[in-house]
Amino acid sequence: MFLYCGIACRRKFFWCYRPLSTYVTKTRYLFELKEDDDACKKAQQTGAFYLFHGLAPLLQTSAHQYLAPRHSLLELERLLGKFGQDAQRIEDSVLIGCSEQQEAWFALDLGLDSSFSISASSHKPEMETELKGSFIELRKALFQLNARDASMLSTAQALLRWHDAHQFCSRSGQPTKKNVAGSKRVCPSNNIIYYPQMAPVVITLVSDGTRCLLARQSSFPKGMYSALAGFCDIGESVEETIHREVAEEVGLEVESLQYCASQHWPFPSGSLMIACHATVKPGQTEIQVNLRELETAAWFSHDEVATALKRKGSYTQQQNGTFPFWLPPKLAISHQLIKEWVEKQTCSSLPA
Ligand SMILES: NC(=O)C1=CN([C@@H]2O[C@H](COP(=O)(O)OP(=O)(O)OC[C@H]3O[C@@H](n4cnc5c(N)ncnc54)[C@H](O)[C@@H]3O)[C@@H](O)[C@H]2O)C=CC1
Ligand SMILES: [Mg+2]
Repeated sequence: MFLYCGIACRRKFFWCYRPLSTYVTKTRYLFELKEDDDACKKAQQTGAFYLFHGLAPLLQTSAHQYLAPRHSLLELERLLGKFGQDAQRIEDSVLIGCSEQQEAWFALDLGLDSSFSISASSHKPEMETELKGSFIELRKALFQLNARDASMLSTAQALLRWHDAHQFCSRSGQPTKKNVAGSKRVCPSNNIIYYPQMAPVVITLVSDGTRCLLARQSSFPKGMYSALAGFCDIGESVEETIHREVAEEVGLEVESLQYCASQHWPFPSGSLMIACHATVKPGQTEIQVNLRELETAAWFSHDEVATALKRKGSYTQQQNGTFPFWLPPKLAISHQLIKEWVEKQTCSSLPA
């Protein structure tokens, strides 16, 4: 879809016309909805709503996958009416995206209520029956969602959680008020604006040239190893966090690093995962695991990692009581980081 739009050209300040791509049109539309409360309210009339209860998304099962249904405003009003809730609850919804046809998408938590009414949290089983789905913890469902639903629900959950936790101004103690889109909250008594926050986290795959270093925390599912991860401390650059985390967790000094990709991650409460490859000097590879942070860490060969990446299915205990070595699923950025390392190693070992 191409639209023609006036664009003010900086130097001569005349209007020129060029087609805007669907992506640009969509981005500008979302920007307008965040800035203009009336436009956003209007967009709710034709929009669609993802539903949550106590931060668990409403999901339906289809062929071993979960699907996230969307509901129209009319359907939502009918549902709220049926369970004795005020249609004003819709004001608690947050904008999370839109379709290419500019259908705005919102998320609403039926179990969290900005007016702290407990009536909102009852009726969960009845709502599930009515909605022909279940409210399932995102941690349990994330890897059985398609990439788009996973991304939408992750964004929605992080934003709903942020609003729930920022109901009051930390300076005046007064209730804060969200804008219609939910892109900010304002304290009416002092006009302080609060914006949703996320925590930057680095995730680093350390290599010594032929092997890569993987670790596990005791909270990980049995047998699963991942790259080293850590929150950025205040005042640190991404590079400094990587050097510190690798030193802190496995006692090694990083020699060089290279950016790979980034990902929004909804856990523990909305992180920006920044994934990098790092190398250590070949002679300096002796790991000293920090047991306060990790259960264990070890070097793995290319073949071991390549085999684990191909492994599919569930990971049941073996006869000797151990669990097979496996890696995070595709949707996690650690998977992408490890896969990229395996591919690079494969290319560099090919004869020239
Ligand atoms: N998407 C992916 O592929 C992966 C994501 N992760 C995520 O990375 C996150 C960080 O990894 P960890 O090794 O646990 O970090 P970490 O090595 O920094 O240790 C966690 C500790 O850092 C402290 N901390 C500092 N700032 C924090 C903040 N803003 N929020 C929470 N705790 C903070 C707490 O004491 C916490 O116990 C995990 O929560 C996990 O969700 C981890 C591995 C893979
Ligand atoms: Mg860590």
